[in-house]
Amino acid sequence: MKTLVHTSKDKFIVNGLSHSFHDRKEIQAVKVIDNINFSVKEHEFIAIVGPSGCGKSTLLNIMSGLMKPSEGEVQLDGENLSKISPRIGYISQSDTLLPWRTAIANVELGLELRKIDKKTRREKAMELIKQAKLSGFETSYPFQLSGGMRKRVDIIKVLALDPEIIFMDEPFAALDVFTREMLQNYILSLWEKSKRTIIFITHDLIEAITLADRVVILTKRPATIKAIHTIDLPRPRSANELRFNQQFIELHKRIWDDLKDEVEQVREL
Ligand SMILES: Nc1ncnc2c1ncn2[C@@H]1O[C@H](COP(=O)(O)OP(=O)(O)OP(=O)(O)O)[C@@H](O)[C@H]1O
Repeated sequence: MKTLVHTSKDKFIVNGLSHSFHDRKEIQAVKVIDNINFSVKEHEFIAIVGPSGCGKSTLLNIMSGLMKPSEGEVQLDGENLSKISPRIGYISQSDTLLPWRTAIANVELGLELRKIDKKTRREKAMELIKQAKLSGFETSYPFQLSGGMRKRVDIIKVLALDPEIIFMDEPFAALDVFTREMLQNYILSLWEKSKRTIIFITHDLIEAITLADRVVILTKRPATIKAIHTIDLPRPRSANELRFNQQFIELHKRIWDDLKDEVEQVREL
């Protein structure tokens, strides 16, 4: 197994990670991840892209401490990550809002569970609602909000807990293209202001290039790293304007060449 040396700026080190799922009787095993090695720097925005079913969510679940790998390890600030950490926030594709709580009560939920007093949690939730441009909708229930608004509440619900690192697993996959662009701009401005470390899974290469500092391309299952591309587009970025930028178009073409073979092989199965 290749051993990586930890440097002070590495937030995460993924070291020789492999994972197989077994059936109940442990007779058959399906290898999903095969010897993945890479590191993530503090404040870096990493996007992970790969063909459908290659093992992206499994990798994210292991990196966030939700699952143990069959082999290898994940280090967070040089320490082996073996369980869920309060330093990590997780945003998935599905809506995690409780339908019987208002928007503000949903945002306050994690703070309530951490026994933060009512005044402090209300102030924090109000500030986050304002930043997310949701003022006026504090007392709306999830069913009274649009898909994009619900997703913003979902995001600030996680931000309320001040995680240093945020994992996002295809958070905008279920939304229409205009709402996605709006939310990409929201994530860009959030990240540019607060510089959290973000690890973002998507099957949309345009989304990955728009948001990330580096894009990790995975092969078809079992996932290995096919390539890691640095995205040196200037910031601040705007999702809608970037599409027409010549440098963006060239990057997209180059990275798509790497991804295309893997996606086509999956389509042929
Ligand atoms: N708990 C599990 N038990 C058995 N097999 C699993 C389990 N979770 C995932 N798998 C299998 O592992 C493979 C990778 O799944 P994973 O969800 O990580 O891929 P993905 O790249 O995120 O997929 P998608 O692009 O569809 O979101 C799939 O074949 C899936 O069926």
